[in-house]
Amino acid sequence: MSAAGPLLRHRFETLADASAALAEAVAVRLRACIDARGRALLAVPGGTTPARFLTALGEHELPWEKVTVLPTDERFVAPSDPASNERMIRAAFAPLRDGRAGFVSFHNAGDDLAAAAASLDRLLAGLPALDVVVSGMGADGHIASLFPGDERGLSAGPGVHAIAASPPDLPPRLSLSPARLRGAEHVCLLISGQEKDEVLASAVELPGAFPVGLLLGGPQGLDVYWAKA
Ligand SMILES: O=C1O[C@H](COP(=O)(O)O)[C@@H](O)[C@H](O)[C@H]1O
Repeated sequence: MSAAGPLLRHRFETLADASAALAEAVAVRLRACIDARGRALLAVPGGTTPARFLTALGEHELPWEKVTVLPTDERFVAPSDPASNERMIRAAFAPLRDGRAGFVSFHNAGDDLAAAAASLDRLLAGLPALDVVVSGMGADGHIASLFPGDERGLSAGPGVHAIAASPPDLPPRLSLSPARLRGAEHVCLLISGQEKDEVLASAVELPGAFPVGLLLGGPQGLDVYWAKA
């Protein structure tokens, strides 16, 4: 078993500062992947936190045509729905708006959730390991669409790439699996606010208690970008 990598906490006053610093770090990683392998595969979160990071990342000078982006998870809604993560990512990230970067859409997987997850699983199985994962985290400690209490999704084994999730009171979701998230070469977490800071601290104490604990203890470590507000 390989030793756990470091948990590095980068702390900022504002989300703008955290986003700019994370964008710089991710751009450096992507460039190194492109130099080494000629391409890079990047997963980015949805929700409300990452838009500034995505905009800042898109301003970096990179051969974006060698980068493929995918969401860490997607709400099972129409691509035009305001809740769609893809919709937000495309709006915030210039290399996707202008067609330079590639994108793996989770919206093409079909109308039935279980069948869509199976189809997405096959698609992801054909992709190499992710080079960089940027995850968000909800105040309940969920990452991607792996929610507390989703025992099946949280305990999915290494051969599983995509998860169908039906969190209570929310639209169904499609998510990258724990193995896909943890298998990335570099893993970052972008969060803001006191509440999420405390949830992360609890997860460090009790890794099994929160889905975000899945990102702790991997050999690559975890880089946390936290903003006070
Ligand atoms: O539903 C989701 O929530 C998390 C956290 O979102 P935020 O709005 O609290 O930043 C996000 O990382 C995930 O991708 C998204 O689908």
